[in-house]
Amino acid sequence: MFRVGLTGGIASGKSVALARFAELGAVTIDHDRLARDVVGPGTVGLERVVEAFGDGVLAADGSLDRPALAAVVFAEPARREQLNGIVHPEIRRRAAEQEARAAVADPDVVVVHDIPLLVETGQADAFGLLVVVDAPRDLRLARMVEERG
Ligand SMILES: CC(C)(COP(=O)(O)OP(=O)(O)OC[C@H]1O[C@@H](n2cnc3c(N)ncnc32)[C@H](O)[C@@H]1O)[C@@H](O)C(=O)NCCC(=O)NCCS
Ligand SMILES: Nc1ncnc2c1ncn2[C@@H]1O[C@H](COP(=O)(O)OP(=O)(O)OP(=O)(O)O)[C@@H](O)[C@H]1O
Repeated sequence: MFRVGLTGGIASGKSVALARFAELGAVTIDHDRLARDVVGPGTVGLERVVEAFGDGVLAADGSLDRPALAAVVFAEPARREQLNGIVHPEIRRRAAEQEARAAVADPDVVVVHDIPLLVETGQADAFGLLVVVDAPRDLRLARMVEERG
């Protein structure tokens, strides 16, 4: 197995690059998607987030109110660390599981992990190759305004 870490700034083109790796035959693991899955409805992750941050981070339908949680954790670094402590181990556990399955199916597989905070979370040494997707700041801003308001 050969492990590739893919990272880059917001709206730099990570998802587009990841899809291209998949087309070329790599197994791809999207950690942003895992970050959403681990706090999905009915998960232990969601339960633990509500325990730590209160009912105010739950939407009316019982799902995670992401903007409400973002308002808390992006205002206070200690709270962000607390959230990371809940979700990051579970994200890594699921990623490792997917990777192990891929390696059993094909020992020569190339596995590409898309991790927005790869460097910040100290994972750079874990990969045989790092790919950094980059685009000018103005272009990334324009993409975000166009697509996400
Ligand atoms: C706080 C949450 C619910 C807000 O969700 P929301 O959909 O509003 O924003 P989104 O996830 O798109 O993130 C917005 C921006 O903040 C950055 N960001 C997200 N989480 C973190 C974090 N823990 N530390 C620093 N920056 C972060 C993202 O890279 C992105 O640029 C969400 O970001 C979250 O669950 N974060 C913790 C998990 C995590 O670390 N995810 C990062 C990718 S592995
Ligand atoms: N090389 C490229 N040329 C033109 N447009 C691109 C290119 N790469 C990405 N884009 C466009 O830029 C936007 C953001 O790309 P993408 O979703 O891949 O970024 P991302 O880094 O995964 O974003 P996020 O940080 O939000 O997960 C998309 O509309 C995509 O089509």
